Amino acid sequence: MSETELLAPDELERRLRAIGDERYHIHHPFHHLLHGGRLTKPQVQAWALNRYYYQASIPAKDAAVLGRLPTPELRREWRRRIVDHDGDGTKPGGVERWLKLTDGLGLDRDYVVSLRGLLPGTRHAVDAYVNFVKYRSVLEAVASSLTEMFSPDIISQRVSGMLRGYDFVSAETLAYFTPRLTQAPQDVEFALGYVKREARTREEQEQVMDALRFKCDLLWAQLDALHYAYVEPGNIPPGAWRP
Ligand SMILES: O=C(O)c1cc(C(=O)O)c2c(n1)C(=O)C(=O)c1cc(C(=O)O)[nH]c1-2
Repeated sequence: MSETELLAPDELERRLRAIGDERYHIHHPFHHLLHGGRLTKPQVQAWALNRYYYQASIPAKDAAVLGRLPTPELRREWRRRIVDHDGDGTKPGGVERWLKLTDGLGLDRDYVVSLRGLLPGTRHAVDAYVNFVKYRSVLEAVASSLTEMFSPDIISQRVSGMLRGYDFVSAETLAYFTPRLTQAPQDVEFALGYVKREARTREEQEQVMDALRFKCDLLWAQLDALHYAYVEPGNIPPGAWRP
């Protein structure tokens, strides 16, 4: 098949899944260590502290996408994501639940929320995601969320691996992840249907695939930064959290 021919929607989906099989952060050495119970408590704390910035930025990212969607139907669908993360004022959303995780690991909440201890690599990778959805096409913005196709697998591995591997982690500490197992497939059903329907030229289909590669890369870059600072060579940048 030539590089200019339109792909059948199911073939596009197959190629998107192949991108995840190759590039998703489930394959990163830091995650193997995390899930295998082979990190120290300070290394797990460093992961939770840095990942907080990703969690806290997701609703800002989704608000940026929401503002660009052209119809009430699309905006209604996307609005749900913001509520999932920010909560609705009666039950906690994902950001608050992530702070339960950092509390449970013994990190000071004010310090976590201040973002003062972040690795520069975390900050730049997460900011790149928020900027991507602001400045690329709506199609690419929606496509960049599609790493969630692969997140239920990594979350299942993580929860079982961490409960088995660390005596300082409890099911309550990891409660962040439980709702994600139903929220992510719901998000994906919409986003995948959208890109399969709305990518109407091969060029747009290539943009969709590139958006997913970009997103896999920024998840990967966050773990590279953690590994370099806190595993080996253990070179913690100036200003970043020190155990
Ligand atoms: O635990 C993970 O490895 C993981 C990965 C991802 C992802 O693939 O982007 C998300 C999440 N978790 C997650 O909890 C989450 O809320 C989320 C939102 C998004 C997004 O791009 O809109 N990805 C992810």
